Amino acid sequence: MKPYLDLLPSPVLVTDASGHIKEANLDLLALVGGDTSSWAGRYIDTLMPGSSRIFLQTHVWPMMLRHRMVQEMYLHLNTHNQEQVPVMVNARHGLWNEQECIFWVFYVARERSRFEAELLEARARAQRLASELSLANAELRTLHAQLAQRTEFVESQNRELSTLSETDPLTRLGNRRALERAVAHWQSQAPIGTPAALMMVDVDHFKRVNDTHGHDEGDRVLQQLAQQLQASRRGSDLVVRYGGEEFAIWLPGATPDGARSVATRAHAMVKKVLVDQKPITVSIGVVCAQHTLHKERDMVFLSRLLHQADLALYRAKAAGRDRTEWHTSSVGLS
Ligand SMILES: Nc1nc2c(ncn2[C@@H]2O[C@H](COP(=O)(O)OP(=O)(O)OP(=O)(O)O)[C@@H](O)[C@H]2O)c(=O)[nH]1
Repeated sequence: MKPYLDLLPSPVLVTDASGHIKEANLDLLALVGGDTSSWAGRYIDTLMPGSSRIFLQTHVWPMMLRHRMVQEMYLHLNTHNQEQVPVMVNARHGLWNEQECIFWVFYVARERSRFEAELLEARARAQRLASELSLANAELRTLHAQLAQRTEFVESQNRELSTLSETDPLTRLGNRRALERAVAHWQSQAPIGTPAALMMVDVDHFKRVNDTHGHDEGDRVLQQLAQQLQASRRGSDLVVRYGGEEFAIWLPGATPDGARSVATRAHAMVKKVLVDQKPITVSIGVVCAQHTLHKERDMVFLSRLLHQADLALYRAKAAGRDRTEWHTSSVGLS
């Protein structure tokens, strides 16, 4: 039967049931060297290095005893040129010349081992890259959080600055810039034809308060006047300290009647502020307007309102103070 063994395209070995070599085909001899007679009678593990011998004893033989066959066992064979070649082994009990024996078929797995080593290396590399990537991601998230924090800080500083730049420190009312912003906003939002009014409110004989009672008392009066003017406005109106002892009230959407009642209320409210038991009075100049302007004329619109409200205020002063005068024609461009 030996010629048949030589025809098989893999190294093949035949041992007796306890592992002593009986036959080896040409492929096996080409691998391990020698001829059949030089191997005959030797124990199978003499073909293998130490580690494979241990594996053979502890794993392969117990499996053979239990199942009478093994499949895909991974061993090494010593080659004729002192190398150790990795092999896969299938083995099975059978009859050889009517005697119980074991057929061992080896499959040389050099390439497979190389692929496995390469795969392991590639997997280790991928794991290294993944952990580097996750570190970089964590760093990126930290930087992102820091950036968001700083942006929020800068934005809140900007908001604070912008509020401060539009606030009068003495009365905590808005200032001229706040008025400009409110009017520009109204012009960009309100439909054409919407009415509005602007009032200039000037304290009467305020210089006397300062001269008689001192600047601090003057400041206190200005603060109280600011509160009373705030109390006389409607919800959508804006009271600002325009400068010195002059206030402005912007009344978006106000008709002449609406503006009149605000002015009347303002005259009454400011009289609650007393100096030497005497009520403070104000003079008021009012101009009514309609939204007919194109946006590029914003500043002209407000300048004209201010100018005409000032003219009316001047007339109120000239006519004896503590009164409201109106600018006769409404402001607007068609
Ligand atoms: N205490 C105080 N006084 C101010 C402030 N700003 C302006 N004044 C004073 O306001 C006074 C304004 O005086 P005038 O412009 O002569 O006007 P007036 O005395 O109110 O007289 P009429 O407007 O004509 O009724 C001046 O004495 C300014 O010094 C301020 O912030 N605090």
